[in-house]
Amino acid sequence: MSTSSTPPAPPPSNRISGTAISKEIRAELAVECSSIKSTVTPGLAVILVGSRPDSLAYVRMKKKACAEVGIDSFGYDYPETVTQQELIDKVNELNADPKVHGILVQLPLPNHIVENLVTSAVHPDKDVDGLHPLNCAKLVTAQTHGGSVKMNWKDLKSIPFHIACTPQGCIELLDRSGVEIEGKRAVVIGRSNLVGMPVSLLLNHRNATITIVHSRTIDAQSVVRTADIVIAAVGRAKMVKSDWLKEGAVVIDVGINSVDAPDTKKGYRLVGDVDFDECEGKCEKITPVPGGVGPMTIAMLLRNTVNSAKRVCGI
Ligand SMILES: Nc1nc(=O)c2c([nH]1)NC[C@@H]1CN(c3ccc(C(=O)N[C@@H](CCC(=O)O)C(=O)O)cc3)C=[N+]21
Repeated sequence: MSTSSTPPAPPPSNRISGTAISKEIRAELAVECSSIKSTVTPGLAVILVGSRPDSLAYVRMKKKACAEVGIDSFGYDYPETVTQQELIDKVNELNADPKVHGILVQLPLPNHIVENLVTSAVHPDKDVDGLHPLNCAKLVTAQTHGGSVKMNWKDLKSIPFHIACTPQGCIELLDRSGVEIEGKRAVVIGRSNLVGMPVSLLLNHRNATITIVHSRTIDAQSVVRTADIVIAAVGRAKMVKSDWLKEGAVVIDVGINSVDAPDTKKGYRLVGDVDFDECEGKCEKITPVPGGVGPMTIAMLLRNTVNSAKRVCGI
């Protein structure tokens, strides 16, 4: 009898890999781009103001991802001192440019510029960020252009208006990891226009029962404990602890908080809104940071851009 024992198999991972899932989606989009290339090459315009290191890094990642799947990207970089009118003029020019199917204004903008006025200048059909008030409104009312077309919320890429990328990425992570949403109790932590509010609407369209907790909620912890699905989108490092969770909850961590880490090359480390090490053992599934929602945000931006190009061409 052999005494050499094979090492025990590692426990099955309960991590949802946004890195892997976004790769899968980018591969699908590459196939799609190549199948439409005789008709159209999707184009994304990216407006960057100033030189915040995080914005520079995100814009670089977005352009690289575009190149990989076969989307043309056009960069427009402005100094911190650019006027609001100059940006709006550029947006209007891009609205009229047939090579451009998506326009992204990298946020945040400097304080002297009213962000809303710039993002509202983007034509709703080219608003691949899903931030234009018309697209936000359609997410609430689920109406299309004057018609009463039935929406298929199980297939977000079929929805005929642009939905914000990070919320869309959260749902896609759940779907592609086999998590049932219908009938579940979902608690969303945070109520921002960028994530908390739109992701709540999407979960509602998918027939979850939603609760939003926010800074004025009394006893957030006991509300979160009722959740089958938790979406954490507040921007507070490691706020959600394991005793906030019901055993077997599914956790999507949208937070990207940078915390000092003098021992690392960069001097900082990214952590989520969830205390991952503490919570991992208690969850049915959980997304890590980095490698969770972040890469999905970019994948959904690419998908919105491809959809935009296809719609222009009627395909
Ligand atoms: N108009 C606009 N649209 C946006 O979608 C937008 C924006 N402005 N401003 C900033 C935020 C942030 N954002 C991220 C995109 C990708 C990652 C991402 O891929 N993160 C990786 C790694 C990041 C790293 O290592 O630095 C991850 O989480 O694994 C994160 C964050 C898009 N944003």
